[in-house]
Amino acid sequence: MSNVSSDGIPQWGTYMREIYLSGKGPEPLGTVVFEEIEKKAIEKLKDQPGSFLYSGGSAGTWSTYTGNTIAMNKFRIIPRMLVPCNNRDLRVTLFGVTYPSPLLLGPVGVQGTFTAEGEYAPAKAAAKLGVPFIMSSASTRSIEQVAQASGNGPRWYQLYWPRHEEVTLSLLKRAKENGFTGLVLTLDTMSLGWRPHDLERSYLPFGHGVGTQVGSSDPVFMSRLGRKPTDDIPEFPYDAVAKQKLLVEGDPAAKEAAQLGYAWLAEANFGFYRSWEDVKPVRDAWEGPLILKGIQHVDDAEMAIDIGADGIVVSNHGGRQLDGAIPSIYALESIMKSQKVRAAQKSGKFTVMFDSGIRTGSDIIKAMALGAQAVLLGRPWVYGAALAGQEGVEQVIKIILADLDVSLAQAGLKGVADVLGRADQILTKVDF
Ligand SMILES: Cc1cc2nc3c(=O)[nH]c(=O)nc-3n(C[C@H](O)[C@H](O)[C@H](O)COP(=O)(O)O)c2cc1C
Ligand SMILES: O=C(O)C(=O)c1ccccc1
Repeated sequence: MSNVSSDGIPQWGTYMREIYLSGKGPEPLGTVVFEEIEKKAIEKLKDQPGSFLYSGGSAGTWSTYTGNTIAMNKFRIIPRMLVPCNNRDLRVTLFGVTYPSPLLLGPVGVQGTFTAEGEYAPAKAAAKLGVPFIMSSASTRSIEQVAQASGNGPRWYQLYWPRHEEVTLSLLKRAKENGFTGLVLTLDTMSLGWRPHDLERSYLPFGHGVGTQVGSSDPVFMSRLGRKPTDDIPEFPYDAVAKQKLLVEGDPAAKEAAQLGYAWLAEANFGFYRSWEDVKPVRDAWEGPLILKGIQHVDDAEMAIDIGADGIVVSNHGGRQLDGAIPSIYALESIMKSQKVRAAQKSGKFTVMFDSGIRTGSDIIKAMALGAQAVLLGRPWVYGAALAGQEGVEQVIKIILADLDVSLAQAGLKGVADVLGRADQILTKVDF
């Protein structure tokens, strides 16, 4: 963002002025509305059967997905007038690093199924705007390739927990050497959730070697299979139907891809459940901040503190794992009632983050008022990437941060520091 206030604070809201002045509306997506971006992504991906339903889809009846939004809308902001809130400051400090806003791009797997740019799209967009990018273990690009695309951009690594310690250590070493500063350990995906749309289509990219590139580029994982690491990336567009046909027909290349894919899934522990005890070796192996993602119960938030984690992401995986799970924003509300969590947060030793259902600037205000120091974004930037690669992701980031900036002003809030943990002052709950 080129516009900064005289005291050096980025002014995201100037993006609104830019759009008006351009006379062309918002580019490249042509809209600033999440639902419209989603509709366009559905249209764009319709020649790749199953692709949209994988990236946009949810578990079971989608009750958790829809519940995230319904619950978010129960919270309402009570605006204050005549507050001189010029030059809103959106900056936050997480684990000792100051970022331009409380927004991060959440980890998303198999991006090569919806954009030719794969994980380079969010890595570059995030780097350009100073937003941290969290790279998924199920990426279609290697750790080194993503680091290169991200350049000097802030980046964290999300771990799907390898079965063998030597593989974990290899991944953590690569992540550290390649400038990933935070480690996000996802706890809610020890196996895939019950996803009817993917089941109907037998849509499982890993079975076709898509989303296995962190593994196939790893020397330790590959040597366990008696193979050499490779930098190969999957072709785009990804035709799940054609690949599945080849596989069923016994095509040797398809069979080889499937073997590798299933080996990576097995290594990443899909179908194997861990306990709190197992977190300790990961804690010991990673010097930087360790963040546990997928926390919904207050007791688990407290366990995270006891185990020595530096933070949590209160998340239900955007409704993709347990259908019928509590809306994530209600989980945040209840977790922040814990004295222990509040005290740990206040001491500066424990960071609470939130995701699942963030769509607008007001949603960020609500999550922060309830006590989240930062939020992760999922579907909105995924659709931006599907539609226009890096530029699409950039536009989605600018939309939500401009909306946040403008909405803070509308509410009479001078910046995000004015919001954090002040739900009592700022929010009410409606019952319609
Ligand atoms: C297509 C897709 C793939 C995802 N892959 C991962 C993943 O590999 N690791 C992970 O921890 N979370 C993954 N997530 C969950 C997101 O990190 C995030 O928790 C969720 O999307 C937030 O909800 P939202 O989409 O409503 O913003 C994925 C989400 C989507 C939509
Ligand atoms: O689809 C997902 O939500 C997800 O987390 C995932 C899991 C395994 C591989 C890729 C993505």
